[in-house]
Amino acid sequence: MKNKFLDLLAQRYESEEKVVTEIINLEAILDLPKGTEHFVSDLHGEYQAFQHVLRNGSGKVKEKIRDRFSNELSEEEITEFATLVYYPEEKLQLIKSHFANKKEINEWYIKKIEHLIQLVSYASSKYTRSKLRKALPKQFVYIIEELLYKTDDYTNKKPYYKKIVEQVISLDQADELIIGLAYTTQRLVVDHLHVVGDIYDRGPEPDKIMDTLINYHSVDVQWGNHDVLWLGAFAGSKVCLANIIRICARYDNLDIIEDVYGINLRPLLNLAEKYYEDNPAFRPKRQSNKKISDQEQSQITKIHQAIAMIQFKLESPIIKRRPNFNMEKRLVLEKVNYEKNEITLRGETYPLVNTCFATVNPEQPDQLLEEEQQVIDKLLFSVRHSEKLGRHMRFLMKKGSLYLKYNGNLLIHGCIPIDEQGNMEEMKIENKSYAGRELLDIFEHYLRYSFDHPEETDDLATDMVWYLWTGEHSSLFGKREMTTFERYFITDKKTHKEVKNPYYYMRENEEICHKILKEFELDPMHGHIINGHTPVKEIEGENPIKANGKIVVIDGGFSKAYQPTTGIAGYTLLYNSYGMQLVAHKHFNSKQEVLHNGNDVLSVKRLVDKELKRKKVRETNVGESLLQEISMLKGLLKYRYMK
Ligand SMILES: O=P(O)(O)OC[C@H]1O[C@](O)(COP(=O)(O)O)[C@@H](O)[C@@H]1O
Ligand SMILES: [Mn+2]
Repeated sequence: MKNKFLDLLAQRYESEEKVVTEIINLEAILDLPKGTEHFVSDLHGEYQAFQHVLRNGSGKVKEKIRDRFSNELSEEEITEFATLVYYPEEKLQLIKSHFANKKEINEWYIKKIEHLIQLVSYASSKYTRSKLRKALPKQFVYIIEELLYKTDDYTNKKPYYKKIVEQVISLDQADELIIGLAYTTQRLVVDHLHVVGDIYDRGPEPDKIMDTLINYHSVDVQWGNHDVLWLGAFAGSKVCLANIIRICARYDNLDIIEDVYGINLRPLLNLAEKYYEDNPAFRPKRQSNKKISDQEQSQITKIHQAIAMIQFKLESPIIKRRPNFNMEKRLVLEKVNYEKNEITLRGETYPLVNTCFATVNPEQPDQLLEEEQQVIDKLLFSVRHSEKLGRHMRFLMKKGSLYLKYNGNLLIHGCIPIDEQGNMEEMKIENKSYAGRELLDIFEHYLRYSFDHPEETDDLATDMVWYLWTGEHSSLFGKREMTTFERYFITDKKTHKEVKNPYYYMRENEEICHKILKEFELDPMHGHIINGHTPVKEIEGENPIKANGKIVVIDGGFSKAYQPTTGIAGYTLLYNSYGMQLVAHKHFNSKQEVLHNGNDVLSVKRLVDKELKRKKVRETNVGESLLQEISMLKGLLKYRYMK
């Protein structure tokens, strides 16, 4: 077996020289400084704000420009340069429109290309040439390499450099080259991106975020509860599907379902028109930049009610067939007194408002009408046949996981369910109890199984995906119950409260963080927990760095809907060879504002950790696999070439 493997390897490295060269190359990489990791979370469909953070590398682009050019450029010029790197196509047009003639433009081209080459050279100093080559725009690799490697001896080579650039300009390629160099810079500044969950829901353009991630050079995702809801819908869970449509209706985002993913909403609309009226509790949340007509609002309000009622009905049989989910208290439709229009929850009776129970049979409240059944079946069929949704969901599965151990850190969207004593909470699944890491592993197993078996829609695996969205022991939800029904129909706010898992206050305690890191076989001295999911209420003085720096919560809320609560527009984290930096982003208005005023949303940086010694690739995950590769290549050398 081993020899067979080495024979295969020998096909790739067919000479002794090639094996040796590769070993030397890999050894050299091990001693380079570790690449920059960029962490973002809770993007919630806010594509524009996300784009900005990605393009400016959470401030790293500007920092590099400042480091390299502060002697030559004014602060204003640095800002303009940075904006050119973020949005090269648009900024080019804007800058060019200010020049009087071609000659002025050409002079500017020469200067800017020179600056960009110097910037790329500076930003790539910790990479091998081969890695840099991969980051260069394909059509200009030769030219850029000429320019890059001649700049070492710049004064002597100036005429040569000038000649090349003049050629580029006269051949009308300057814009393309500048754009290519700008994107190369963006790519060099961040080596790897982690998305710590919640790409979907609330905001308008999750699909564009997905397309960006699919094209990104290096990325992983830790699924959030909202992502899992979409995965569940695609994996055949009707109740997850009802939820995603309900949330899209609530946030006036049904065009994501209908126009972007091509899912036909007509049958649902027909049902909605037949049974529902206007209802203040179900009107879509207004988005500042979007106008809707009264007719549209009325349709969405009706759809919102229709799908919410389907959702509540679909929850009931799952709760009944899965006693281990311990969700009997969520059998809300059965707790309603339909004559008196009130509900009894935990021994207390509350009046119901804004109800829309036209399709509910009080004798069998969870029974779907034939029409409702048909609607949800058709929706599922449509979802399964959406090419684009399929592509996005498969990518989420491929790059995603419930948690990730990466360079000594633990990345999770929500929580590790624990009790008040700080012990891992147990959940029984098919007669076996799971807790901590084992619980998360079995959750992920079910999610993957469900995804691979979409034809099974009522099995444990599919139900488990919904549990991940809403169950008390779900590491993604992390609350005792979801009070959606109460928030629509009961005015008494105390019924709306969703009690959080003790994790959310216990995580302030360093000992608890150590315990969790150990549970995942990570070194508690050096590791950190990187968390998303709960908006950090900066307004109320909450600190995203907790437990003496052992845990960082980076959900500051990209989500516009949540910004009044958080007082900030998002946190991101950077981890380079010098340590970790937390970056707080102010509210992002628009790309236009950045283009015209250079307004950068960035602000404070707080140091989470400072490496005493610059960290090298050797000490990272990537380093670990390079070391394995080296050892295999050494094996090949011995086996094939008797070295
Ligand atoms: O703000 P909305 O749309 O009412 O949603 C509230 C629901 O979202 C949740 O907070 C989950 O979403 P998050 O992961 O963004 O927190 C539920 O706990 C809650 O019931
Ligand atoms: Mn979340």
